[in-house]
Amino acid sequence: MTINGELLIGARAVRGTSGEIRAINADSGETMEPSFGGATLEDLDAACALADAAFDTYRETSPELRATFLETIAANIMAIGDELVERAMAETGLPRGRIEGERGRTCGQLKLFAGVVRAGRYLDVRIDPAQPDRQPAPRPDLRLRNIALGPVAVFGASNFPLAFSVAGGDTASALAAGCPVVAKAHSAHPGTSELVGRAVQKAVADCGLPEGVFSLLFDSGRSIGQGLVADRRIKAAGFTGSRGGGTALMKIAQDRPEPIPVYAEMSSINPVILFPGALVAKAEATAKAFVGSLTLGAGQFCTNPGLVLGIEGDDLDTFIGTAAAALGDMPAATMLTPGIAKAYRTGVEAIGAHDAVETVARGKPGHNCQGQAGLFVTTAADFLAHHELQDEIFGAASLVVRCPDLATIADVVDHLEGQLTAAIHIVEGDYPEARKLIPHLERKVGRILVNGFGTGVEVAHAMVHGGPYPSTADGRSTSVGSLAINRFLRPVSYQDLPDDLLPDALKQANPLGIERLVDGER
Ligand SMILES: NC(=O)C1=CN([C@@H]2O[C@H](COP(=O)(O)OP(=O)(O)OC[C@H]3O[C@@H](n4cnc5c(N)ncnc54)[C@H](OP(=O)(O)O)[C@@H]3O)[C@@H](O)[C@H]2O)C=CC1
Ligand SMILES: O=C(O)CCC(=O)C(=O)O
Repeated sequence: MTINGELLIGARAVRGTSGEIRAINADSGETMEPSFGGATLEDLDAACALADAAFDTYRETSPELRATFLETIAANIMAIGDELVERAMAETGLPRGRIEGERGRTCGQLKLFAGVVRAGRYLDVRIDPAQPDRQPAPRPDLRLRNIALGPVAVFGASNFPLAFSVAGGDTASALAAGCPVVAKAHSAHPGTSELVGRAVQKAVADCGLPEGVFSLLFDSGRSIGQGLVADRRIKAAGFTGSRGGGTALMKIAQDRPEPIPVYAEMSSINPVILFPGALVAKAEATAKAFVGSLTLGAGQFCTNPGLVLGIEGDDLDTFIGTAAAALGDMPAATMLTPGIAKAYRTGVEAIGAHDAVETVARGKPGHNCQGQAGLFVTTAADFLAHHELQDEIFGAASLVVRCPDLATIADVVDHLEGQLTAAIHIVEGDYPEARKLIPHLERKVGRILVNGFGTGVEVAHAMVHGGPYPSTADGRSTSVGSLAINRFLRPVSYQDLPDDLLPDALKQANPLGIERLVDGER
């Protein structure tokens, strides 16, 4: 496949004329060919008009056709072959194993949603048959199903060029729900975006779907991303990135005449809590595993363990000493973009210079596009007094907080902002205290895990990858796993409609053969 630097507007590929975007080789800092033309407001309008025109046909496609479409996207992505892997490696600095794994995850997500569409449970069909003789008043016939929200804007994430980008989780769940997608490529990996975009565009044609089901835009400034969220035809947006970017888009969405949801995944420091029994039993092993998770992908995971809470004493010192030694050996790692590397350096310099913080280890130094890991220590009293110590440093940096006792750990948890994950490290003797802390954690996070770390989110039915603000804009949903489809659905109730007028999912004969809740019974 060729990378031409073109926008994909429905079935067309056109050169954008509003400025240009250049990919940068993450490792060398050199600009790459070709240049990508930025979309104009006319291009944005055309993509949204096509998406809107496609919506009614696409949302009523049969489960089989929609599932086949999702599987065709996966097949088309695989068919690009090594060109996709090499381009993504160059644009992001991420190693081959990671990119190949992410490609597998991306295709796995699409196939998972194909299964969800075929099973039809996401429609949440409920039928309360009429009771004409009910006293004192008859009950009407009520039938409910979920329908697709409308065209969705998807912003690609810098740190997951495949699994959270053009055909990533938000796109897969929106398409599964029946929503056309207008994707805004992340400027850090435009070539990867175009390759994947062409695979989706081809799948639309392969499956005979309306062309407006998918478009891909590049933005040389901010007007296309912002205009997309402001466009009246767009009914929801998915985003992973910075708090500044996410909140700017949330504000635009709220200020519209018709506000829409922006599912923004933003900053999270993912507390790790070391219980006393676990520290006695396995401080060293836990410290080594912690450093592995912290430095994975140069620390550029929103699930990165950026905060560690433990009770001060010899065992916590063993944890800190072992982690410091392991981290000190870590080579510097290429970061996604020079801008992200600079932001990381600034964040690490600020925390290192903080009066209340001690620097206990730095990884090996590297060049300008690389990040040098860092481990820092403070006390609970200082952490509670300085809110800025909660700020996410996007990269391989973490802060250990020495706490006098478990009650203080609970207090620190209570003062945290919303988080994607919390990890507790325990042995059986810690269970009584862990049981007390779990309700505090439930109020703060979307996923609680034991004796592990949050990096590497499983794509599954029971996964929640979300959490209270600011980890996400709205903690009532997930961006990973089959439940993510709910973001792009809304319920409609049909009262006393003749069978002929009902959608197939609600017809008396159940032609789709799906699970339904009838009079409260499955
Ligand atoms: N916690 C997390 O999951 C993540 C956090 N980050 C944080 O974000 C920083 C920057 O990384 P990045 O991934 O580029 O995140 P950004 O938030 O800067 O960008 C994400 C996407 O949103 C667009 N965008 C950003 N701001 C606006 C705006 N005001 N209006 C319209 N569109 C906007 C970007 O466009 P364009 O591509 O054109 O710039 C990009 O497509 C990192 O250093 C890190 O601190 C990043 C990734 C994940
Ligand atoms: O850890 C993962 O697999 C996903 C993390 C994530 O969503 C992110 O870093 O943006």
